[in-house]
Amino acid sequence: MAGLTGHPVLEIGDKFEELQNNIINNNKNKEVIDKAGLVLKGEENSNNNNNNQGGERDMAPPTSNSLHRSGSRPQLDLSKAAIQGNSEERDPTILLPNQSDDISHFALDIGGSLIKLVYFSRHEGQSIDDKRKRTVKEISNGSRRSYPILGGRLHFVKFETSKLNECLDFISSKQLHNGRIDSHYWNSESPNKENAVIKATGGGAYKFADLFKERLGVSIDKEDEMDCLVAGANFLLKAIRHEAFTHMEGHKEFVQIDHNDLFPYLLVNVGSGVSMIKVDGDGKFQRVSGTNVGGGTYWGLGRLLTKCNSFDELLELSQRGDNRTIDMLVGDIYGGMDYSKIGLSASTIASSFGKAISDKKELEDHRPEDISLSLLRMISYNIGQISYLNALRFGLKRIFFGGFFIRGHAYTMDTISFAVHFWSQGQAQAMFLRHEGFLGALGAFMSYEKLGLDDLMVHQLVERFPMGAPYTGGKIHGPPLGNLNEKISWMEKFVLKGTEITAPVPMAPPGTTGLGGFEVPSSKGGTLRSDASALNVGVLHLVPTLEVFPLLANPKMYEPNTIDLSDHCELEYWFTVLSEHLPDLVDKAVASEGGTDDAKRRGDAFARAFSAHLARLMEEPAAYGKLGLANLLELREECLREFQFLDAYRSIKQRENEVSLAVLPDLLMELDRMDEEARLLTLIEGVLAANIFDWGSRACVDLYHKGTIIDIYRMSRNKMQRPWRVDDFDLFRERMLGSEGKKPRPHKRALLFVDNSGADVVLGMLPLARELLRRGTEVVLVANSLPALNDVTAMELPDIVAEAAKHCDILRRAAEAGGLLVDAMTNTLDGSKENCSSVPLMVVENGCGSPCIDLRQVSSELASAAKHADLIILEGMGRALHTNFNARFKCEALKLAMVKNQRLAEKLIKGEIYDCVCRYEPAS
Ligand SMILES: Nc1ncnc2c1ncn2[C@@H]1O[C@H](COP(=O)(O)OP(=O)(O)O)[C@@H](O)[C@H]1O
Ligand SMILES: CC(C)(COP(=O)(O)O)[C@@H](O)C(=O)NCCC(=O)O
Ligand SMILES: [Mn+2]
Repeated sequence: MAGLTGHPVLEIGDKFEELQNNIINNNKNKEVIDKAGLVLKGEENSNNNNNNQGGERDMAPPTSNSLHRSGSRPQLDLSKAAIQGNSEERDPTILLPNQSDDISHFALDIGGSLIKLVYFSRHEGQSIDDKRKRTVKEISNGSRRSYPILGGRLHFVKFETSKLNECLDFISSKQLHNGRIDSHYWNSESPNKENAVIKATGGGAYKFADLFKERLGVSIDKEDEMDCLVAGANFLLKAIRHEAFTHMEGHKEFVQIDHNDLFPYLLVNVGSGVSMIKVDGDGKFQRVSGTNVGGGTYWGLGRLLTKCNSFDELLELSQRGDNRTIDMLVGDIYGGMDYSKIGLSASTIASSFGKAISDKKELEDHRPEDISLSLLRMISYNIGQISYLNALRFGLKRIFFGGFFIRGHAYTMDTISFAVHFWSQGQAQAMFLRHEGFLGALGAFMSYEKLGLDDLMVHQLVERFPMGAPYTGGKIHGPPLGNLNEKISWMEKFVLKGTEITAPVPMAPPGTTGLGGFEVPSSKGGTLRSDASALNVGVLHLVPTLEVFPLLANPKMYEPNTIDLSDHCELEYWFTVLSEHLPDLVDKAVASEGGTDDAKRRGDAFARAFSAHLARLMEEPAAYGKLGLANLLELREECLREFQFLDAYRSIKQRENEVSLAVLPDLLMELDRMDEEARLLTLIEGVLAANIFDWGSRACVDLYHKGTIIDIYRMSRNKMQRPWRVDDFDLFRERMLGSEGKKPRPHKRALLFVDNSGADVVLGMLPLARELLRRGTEVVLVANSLPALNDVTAMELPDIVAEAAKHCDILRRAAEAGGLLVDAMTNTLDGSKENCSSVPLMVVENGCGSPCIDLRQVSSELASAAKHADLIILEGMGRALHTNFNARFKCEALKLAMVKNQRLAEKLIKGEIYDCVCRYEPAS
């Protein structure tokens, strides 16, 4: 081990080198080079060629994209329910033999202008060979929880009422009225078809009831429109974290609604007409006012005056309008002066369309743009003003605006906000809802009895923004194109047409004069956002199994993201990082699927889709809710899954696992030769050094292309000199080993949030886990439910642990005690199975498919494991820095990461790239 001055882990480096040389010198073993992945250069090729090697399947079983972020609680049929297995268990599995897998529901709100449809779809489940699930023993008190709950999603779709047939076609093509949505049921007859009843609200529920019976054979169960609006609004305000927002002078800000302080409020639904409802509680409300000057007025009058063909076209015109040519302003009357005594600026509209009387102009002499803007301002302002007066009547401070007239349109919202703010002198606040037009339909949907939807909590809902819908080309769309081929074809078609798939042009914030006046919107002359993207409504995944991580010190104050992307500079930087990383990611993704033409096509579509998301968010960062870096990183993973890249780094992970496992025994031997204190330091160093194997970091990927694993590992070790940039190691050592001869009690249970595959988990975290086990601490390895970059998943870990356990008694016994090794360990070192008293090593999934973790939404398995834990170790940049760096826990926490990004290093720890963080925090 020449020249490696006694630093134990560097000897491992030699071992690597030795292995590598042996292999390289031996032509017969050429294949092994590829398989073991010792040479990282040119790895795309080996990746391509090697994608489907058997070993890969062993190490990384195929995973499903629909594994965990799904699930729902539709009506359950509990008849003939029986406990499976041991009924003495605390939470035994319950079999529901009569529970149909494909219950689906949908509800309609058929308004004067638009039909809104909300439907539930079951997650298309796949059976997965999850060894962990079969073998792991229960974490809490020997019992294993079970959730006989189905996965599901809520979709939001709208159609023009005048095109009712499109809506009927949509329903029958999806077989929604038969309670079935899976394609293989398309032609099957539902037993209940004759008696099928669907919930609907809005006037069309009455008007079109016969047509529904005739065309679909279903009866309509009519729900009261006001009941539905209120139920929908209350649900959204309670269950969706980023539902309500303010919009003032072009600035959008999400409002955190306190569930206990929601009522009373004024709900203003601006549809064709306008309803104003004072809401005092669930089902407690009164319609206090309304106005017939609403969305229908704008669209109807606008169409007559401008000859526009669509609502969007009319709205788009307004963006280029100048209403001063047609509105009579205060300045027109006062000779260019303000009427400041009563607070009116010269630019305040004194009389909408007032100039048309004195002018000799005919309709044709006016620009349609100006007419549209004047009309929009007139109606929005009027609605804002009447709403305020009603809020004043009842002493209400908060006004929520819904209905599709709003259409997420910045200028409309600004005008309404302005009116409310101006007349209330800042006392009342206008807020808008992201699901603006779907309140009634959602309420109708919720009126299905025992659906369980209203029991769902914020943490059980995950909103996703799949691609497809924005590219269907029409103004009103169905949900995102379900069929992947269909989706890709659309994208290709657009590309062929030379239409760039970028987000539509932003609307510049309008300026105000400060007085009552309101300048024209500064126009960029662009088109309005395509309808679907302007909706800002995603697909709502209902996941009843998600829970708030119980060890968060203050869940209400918890904010996972460290990086605030509302800072535009920050946003631009991270967008560039992600865009630049895209080609490399696509290469890996395509290679992971065998590099076929189909994979290339999907890769291309993925790149376009993700770029479109980025462009969209760059324009309007709050389009999908409050945006943090973690959301962006998760969006990328979701987008990969959408294009069926289930594990882009599969072969890289497998190769790095193999290489690392090959040298693990030597590392363990070296560690065992050390005294406790040196060992603890070496272990922490080992975790930090091995965290460099991160395929999500641009800098690291560049490194991998320049050198072998050993080069990188060595470089990384050399950087390990203490003090680290954040260095609480002495505190941690004292807690672990004590001082002045006093031995502290060991931790009862440690949760180790692991990060990357390969060296990171095998040479970093596993040896640390082993040390804890040796000290009598139970260890729970917490890993991703779904793949993200090169992160190790909970499903892959048992095999890795089994492999490691072949060379280590401590790991073997602990893994056996934790139920990780049932059949895998027949050939152990000494074949002995006598020791079952060992503390267990377990694996749980975290409920995420992202390199970051939002501890407000973790798997129930993790939540249950956490109940007995007194130490949390968060590892890696995603889990310990981008998110959770500032999180406080009820138990001790150790945050370990290497900072693999220069800007983050400067910003977060005032340091340099490759600096390390070892932050130890006692229980708060
Ligand atoms: N694509 C569209 N087609 C027609 N109207 C639209 C469209 N997008 C937004 N709107 C506006 O939304 C209004 C309808 O809002 P909505 O909440 O659906 O009410 P309703 O239930 O009365 O149909 C229309 O009158 C129009 O002002
Ligand atoms: C995605 C990551 C958080 C993963 O890091 P890890 O958690 O594996 O340490 C990280 O690679 C990252 O922030 N990458 C983007 C920054 C960059 O390329 O520099
Ligand atoms: Mn990672």
